[in-house]
Amino acid sequence: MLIELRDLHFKWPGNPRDTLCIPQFSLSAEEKLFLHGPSGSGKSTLLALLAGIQSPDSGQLTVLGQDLAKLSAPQRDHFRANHLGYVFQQFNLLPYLSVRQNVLLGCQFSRLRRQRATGLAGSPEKQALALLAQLELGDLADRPARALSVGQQQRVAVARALIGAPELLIADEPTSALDEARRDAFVSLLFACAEQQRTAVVLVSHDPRLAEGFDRSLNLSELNTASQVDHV
Ligand SMILES: Nc1ncnc2c1ncn2[C@@H]1O[C@H](COP(=O)(O)OP(=O)(O)OP(=O)(O)O)[C@@H](O)[C@H]1O
Repeated sequence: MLIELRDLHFKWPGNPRDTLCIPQFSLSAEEKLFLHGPSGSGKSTLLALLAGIQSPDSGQLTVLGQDLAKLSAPQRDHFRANHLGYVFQQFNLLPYLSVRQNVLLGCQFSRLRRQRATGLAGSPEKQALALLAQLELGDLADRPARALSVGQQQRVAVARALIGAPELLIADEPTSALDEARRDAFVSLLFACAEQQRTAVVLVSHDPRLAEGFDRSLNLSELNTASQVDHV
């Protein structure tokens, strides 16, 4: 299993109640999981825990057999850099760096990922260009990121998350700024790249139409026994 989670409890500081109580959850290597659920059901919180950005108050969370609670904060940062790619809702590119430099940032803090990129393509630079070509951005490698459209920037964020073949890609609402045709194309390109390098995908979205093509679709409010949904 890539991720194993058991009896997990998590409460944000200042919140009176648990945000997450999850009896059991697991994710297989290379699995593609579509995670949905009402606003406030804890999707982003769960992603932060899976990424080791937050730590559970109790329970067990192992990623690649490593109990994240046993790592210090710097060790968790290193673990994340080695094994995880992240695509945020706002894709957090550095606007004045070129597209290619933004992609290379994905393996800057991980020797392991630079080695894997070299194994796959000859060098990190070459893998950056190969990913950009695969994501239909080959002509834009030397443009500053700020000169790209929203859809193009989102694909650059995917290339940055996937460089060096991390075991897991986490994407939080990556398609919220795209129209329907672009959403579908984005997900197919993301899948093609992830499958090629055997990266598992956990993607959060409100849009149930995206669920097609995933191995599994999971409503977090059915899993989370603490579910306290914001009724808006
Ligand atoms: N940094 C934080 N500090 C305190 N409480 C937080 C923090 N982030 C989220 N919460 C609370 O945790 C609960 C779950 O929020 P979370 O963002 O994980 O839900 P979500 O399912 O991702 O929602 P949405 O679909 O609206 O993005 C909410 O009640 C929210 O107010």
